[in-house]
Amino acid sequence: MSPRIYLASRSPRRAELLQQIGVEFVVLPSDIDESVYNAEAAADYVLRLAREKAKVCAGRLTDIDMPVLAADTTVCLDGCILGKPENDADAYSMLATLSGSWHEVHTAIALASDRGVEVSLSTTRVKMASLGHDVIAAYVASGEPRDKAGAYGIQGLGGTLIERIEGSYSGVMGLPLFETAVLLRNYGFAIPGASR
Ligand SMILES: Cc1cn([C@H]2C[C@H](O)[C@@H](COP(=O)(O)OP(=O)(O)OP(=O)(O)O)O2)c(=O)[nH]c1=O
Repeated sequence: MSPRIYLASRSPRRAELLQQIGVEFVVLPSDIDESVYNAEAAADYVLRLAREKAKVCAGRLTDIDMPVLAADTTVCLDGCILGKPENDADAYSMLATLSGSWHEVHTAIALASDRGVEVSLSTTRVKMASLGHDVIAAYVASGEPRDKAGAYGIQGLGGTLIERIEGSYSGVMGLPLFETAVLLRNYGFAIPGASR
């Protein structure tokens, strides 16, 4: 069965990554409340949001003729969740906090169909270089941090700020391709690659 799904995401990065593995998709908006619960761990948070995005979008369809894929990404430093910056000052302060240390990027994915919802989590450790004021100010001025968790995009200019990663590049970018292929294959689609 060749892969055709609904993508419950407005993120151009997720669309680009899905295209990369030859999955055809129809985009659905996935507007949900993204507030963090009190004392909620970052991994639990992204899993809850990915599940909710997929379920809400599937629930709006009159006929679930194709499965619905959703994802959620967050950055976590010393247990603190860093979502998308509210403005440029917030982006500056996030980058100053991440500068010179390792942090984690969690991306959860969820696939909702008439058989229920399957979820999977990808966690990657990322080392950001030590950044001086001018570097952070120039990066913030580029506008790239605005719509990205942790105020950077590894796939863009932000790639110049990242020294190392241990984990999944596509997971940091917003859609872990290994885990995505596993869920799609478990559903019954023919996706080439290794199984787990
Ligand atoms: C850390 C990091 C995040 N991001 C992006 C991925 C996500 O789009 C965004 C995190 O926000 P999300 O809330 O996960 O997703 P979204 O609001 O962009 O899209 P949707 O809910 O419609 O699916 O941060 C990058 O593009 N590169 C990076 O290196």
